[in-house]
Amino acid sequence: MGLVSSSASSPPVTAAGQPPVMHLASDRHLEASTNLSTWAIARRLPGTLAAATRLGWRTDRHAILALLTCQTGAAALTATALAATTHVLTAVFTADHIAPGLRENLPAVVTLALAACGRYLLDAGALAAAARLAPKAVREADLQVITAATAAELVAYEDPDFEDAHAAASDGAQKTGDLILDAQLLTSATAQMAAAATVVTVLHPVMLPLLTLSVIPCAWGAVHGARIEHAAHHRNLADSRLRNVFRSYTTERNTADEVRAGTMAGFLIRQYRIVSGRLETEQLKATRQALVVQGIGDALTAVGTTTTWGALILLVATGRMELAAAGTAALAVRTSGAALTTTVLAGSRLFRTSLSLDDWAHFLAVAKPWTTRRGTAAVAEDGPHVITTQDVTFTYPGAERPAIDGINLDLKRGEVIALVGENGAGKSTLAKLLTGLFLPTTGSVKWDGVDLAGADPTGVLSKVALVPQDYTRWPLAARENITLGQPRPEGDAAVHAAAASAGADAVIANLPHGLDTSLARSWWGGHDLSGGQWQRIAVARAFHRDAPVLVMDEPTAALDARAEHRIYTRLKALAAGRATVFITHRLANTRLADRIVVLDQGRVAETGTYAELVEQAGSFFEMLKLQEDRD
Ligand SMILES: Nc1ncnc2c1ncn2[C@@H]1O[C@H](COP(=O)(O)OP(=O)(O)OP(=O)(O)O)[C@@H](O)[C@H]1O
Repeated sequence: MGLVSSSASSPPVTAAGQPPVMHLASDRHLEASTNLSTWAIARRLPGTLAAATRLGWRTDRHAILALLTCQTGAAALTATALAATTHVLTAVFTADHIAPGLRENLPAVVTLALAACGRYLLDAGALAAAARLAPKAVREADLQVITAATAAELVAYEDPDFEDAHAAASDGAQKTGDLILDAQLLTSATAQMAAAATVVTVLHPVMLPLLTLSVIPCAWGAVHGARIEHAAHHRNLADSRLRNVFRSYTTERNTADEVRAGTMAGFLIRQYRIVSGRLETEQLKATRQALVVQGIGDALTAVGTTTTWGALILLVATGRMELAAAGTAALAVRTSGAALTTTVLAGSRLFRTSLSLDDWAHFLAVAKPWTTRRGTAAVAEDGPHVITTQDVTFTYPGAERPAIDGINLDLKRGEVIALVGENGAGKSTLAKLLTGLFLPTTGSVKWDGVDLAGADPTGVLSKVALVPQDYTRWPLAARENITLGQPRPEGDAAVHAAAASAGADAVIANLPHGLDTSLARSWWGGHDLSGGQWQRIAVARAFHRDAPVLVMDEPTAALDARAEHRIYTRLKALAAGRATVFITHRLANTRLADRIVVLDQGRVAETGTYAELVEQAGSFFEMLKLQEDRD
């Protein structure tokens, strides 16, 4: 997600001489918010319910069956209780004495009591099943997002649409629990409503239309209110995310030193206030509009309800309905009226949740074409003898110029290649192409003649050990930080050997619990390392992997001279039997390479041994002289 300055369509906020605050660029949500019609809301609900049921079925069949059974049972018992009520009320109002009347209708009384108790029990059962299902559904939905994200090609992360959809989907997955609970509420209310409505219709046909008419304004108000608020929520999505970005950059540990040293807190807090102000204004406007709409709906509903009660009284007064039946009708009107209102409110909530579920489904659709589908061609178990690039170009998604432009190279097993060049020359990108992390836009990368575009990606990547430029400080124990959760058969002996080669043995020796020490620095018991110590761990990680293709992107940038010397000394020994590539800006280190490749704007500018490039006195020699003069 890129950050851009204010666009012409949204005027910049210039409070008291402050620079305009940034807006987030992409926002498909804004478009979505303007396209929400009430009809769209109504049409969406059945599909959403079906999606919730499918997700529930995949997650916990027993719970979803229990949920459906309890809800059907509760609806049947509601109808039974209402029917029994007629009998009981008839007994009460028509008998000379209430007690004998009740005794004569004992089965109806017992049925009424049992049905009422049973309904409450089944409602509770349905709620329990939904509560059991909801967290599992969240987990399942989130796992689908995680699975889709990890199955995608690495280059997908360079595509802003993928990243944007991914962020929205993560929020959407968290809402699936609400979806299950809202769906339970909706189906429960609908079932109750249907049961009560049937009884009302049997008692007098005019009652149901009256009742329905009285609830329509309430439904209209609730749905329109939800629509207004959801549209505002969508309009605010970009600003909400921007505010979160300001918040985390202002308070997180990674930036805490720069915030203080750069005395940036005031500036950042002002930005936070400006974005918050925008959010609050938008939200307040929407809340006012929604309240007006809902107020109108509620007022009309009050009129409708009064009319319904009036009609009931009129029916009794004119002798068109018996007093006993009127008692049941009164109960049924109340039951179905309340159920109708709950149905409407649950429906509007479900609609809101369904939009979040849309974000979730949208990401799964966006991620699909990015899914790694390369082929099944196998590469040699012991790694490639030769890696060949043929006219390789690579352009990042959305970029205008290629980062790699027509590269032809051979890298043989046992050979060490140093990639050098100015910032942005394309070194890291080429390293990712050689290892199959990226596929070329045009041209090919082949391992022993096998095009990586058609090779089994797991087979390829299992033969690669990579120290990326921005290595990860995993919040795991020191051991897992080196094994990456994949210990070798030799166990800790291999970990210690890799650590020694990378100069990380001293780091581990100083940890309070050795390899068991947690390096999750923000947690109690977690131990922090210095930048250079972390880099030694990252190099040890690559050495431990013992893979036939070793790629190290500026592996010693944070290391002291002794540690750097140690790594490059070990590298020569480790390179035997491997294809090794390292990227460095310290050109003196390239002496140990068998070949140096100098990149310039994505092209090979020079290539040769250290001595040859010095002899040529080209750009490599020029950079070398600049460094030597500086040192
Ligand atoms: N995600 C991206 N989207 C668009 N362009 C990118 C992206 N990542 C890198 N680039 C561009 O690709 C080019 C090559 O980047 P690369 O990271 O490979 O350079 P490098 O030689 O490793 O640089 P450095 O020495 O600074 O690490 C640069 O011009 C960079 O701006």
